[in-house]
Amino acid sequence: MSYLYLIGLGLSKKFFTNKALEALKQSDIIFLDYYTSFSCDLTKEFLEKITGKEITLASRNMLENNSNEIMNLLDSGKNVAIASIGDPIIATTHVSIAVEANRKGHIVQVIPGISVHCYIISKSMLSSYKFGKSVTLVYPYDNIMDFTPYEVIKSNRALNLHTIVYLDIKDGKFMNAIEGLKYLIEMENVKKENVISMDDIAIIGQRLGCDDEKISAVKLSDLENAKLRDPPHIIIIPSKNLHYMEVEAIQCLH
Ligand SMILES: C[S@@+](CC[C@H](N)C(=O)[O-])C[C@H]1O[C@@H](n2cnc3c(N)ncnc32)[C@H](O)[C@@H]1O
Repeated sequence: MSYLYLIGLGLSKKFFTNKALEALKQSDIIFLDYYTSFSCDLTKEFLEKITGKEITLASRNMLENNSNEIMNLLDSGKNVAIASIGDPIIATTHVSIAVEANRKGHIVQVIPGISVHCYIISKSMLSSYKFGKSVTLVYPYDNIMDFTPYEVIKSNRALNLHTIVYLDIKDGKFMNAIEGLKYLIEMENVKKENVISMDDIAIIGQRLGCDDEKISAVKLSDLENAKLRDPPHIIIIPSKNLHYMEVEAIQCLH
């Protein structure tokens, strides 16, 4: 019987917890999931320095389609960690590996980390009770656009709820918020269901958790003039009718 740790590293060194360090130190083998998110300073090298252990970068294929290697390590008595930027379960899921390990009699421990999901809700100062389903906006595949984000925003807005939009990471390229918002405007132009309007405000979180983080409220009609920092970025499409306190809170963003 071995331990499988799913460890959340937080968004940056400042948000890396003692509990995460303890679990990394208890692990014989450490995989770093480097494809579902990105941090400005939580790198393989940093983790190797603080743990004194070798860290293996794990690809999507290895974690999602080929868990045999991890199961073999657990079966041979090794404690294994899968470390993720942010939280290991929120908007990143290694649950199938956890379920498989548990079924085989290993002990699964989840170490929560500060997620971009919680971070942007907190920093936006919008009411946490008013967030609906979140969604990932992906790059078109073979020139075909995936309209799921448009549909999710539509359902959330019908209930006067806010939507968190995660942006795609493809072959090491991070979609930025301007590209993302332009895709949403393109979807509106195709669907014409009055879900997105050029008068809408989007909240953009940039490099959250890093020293140069920025949170801005941008009107879609002003998108061309928006100056953003480097990715990673995340977007909130607020509900259509904001509470007056939310309106004032948005004015405090910087
Ligand atoms: C699929 S989510 C993974 C979230 C991660 N499991 C967590 O709990 O933080 C990754 C996406 O969140 C956004 N994101 C992640 N870190 C961010 C950051 N520090 N600042 C802004 N956006 C970020 C980006 O859109 C990125 O593509």
